[in-house]
Amino acid sequence: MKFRIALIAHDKKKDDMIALATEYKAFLATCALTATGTTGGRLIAEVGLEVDRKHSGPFGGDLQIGSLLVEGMIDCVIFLRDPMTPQPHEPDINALVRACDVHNTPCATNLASAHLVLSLLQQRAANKE
Ligand SMILES: O=C(CO)COP(=O)(O)O
Repeated sequence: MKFRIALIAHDKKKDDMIALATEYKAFLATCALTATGTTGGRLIAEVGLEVDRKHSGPFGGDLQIGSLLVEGMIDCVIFLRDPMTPQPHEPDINALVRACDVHNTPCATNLASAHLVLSLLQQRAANKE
């Protein structure tokens, strides 16, 4: 089974997301990836991953990913949030994180938890090979 992973990063966390995706590139390349617009654009251009890009976060991208998740199409969310910068679409961000909690979907909102989640999924994928 291909893991279906959503990747999202706020602007000040995008460099962290690129470094994370580069580190896990071999594994992520085996997954079905979805991302918000700008994050997805950078993952494609700078890491070389295949990504289904949704709208940018402030234009509804978090909501699009939340909708997929509610429909059972997302197994895990890596959402590198910036807790220091107010976001115009804060309600959308909260809606996505809430949907993860409602549907018991893993949601890593910082780098440390993202590493834990990705290394575990990577290990599971390797064990199934
Ligand atoms: O704002 C975001 C998540 O809330 C991310 O959107 P972008 O990837 O388009 O910057």
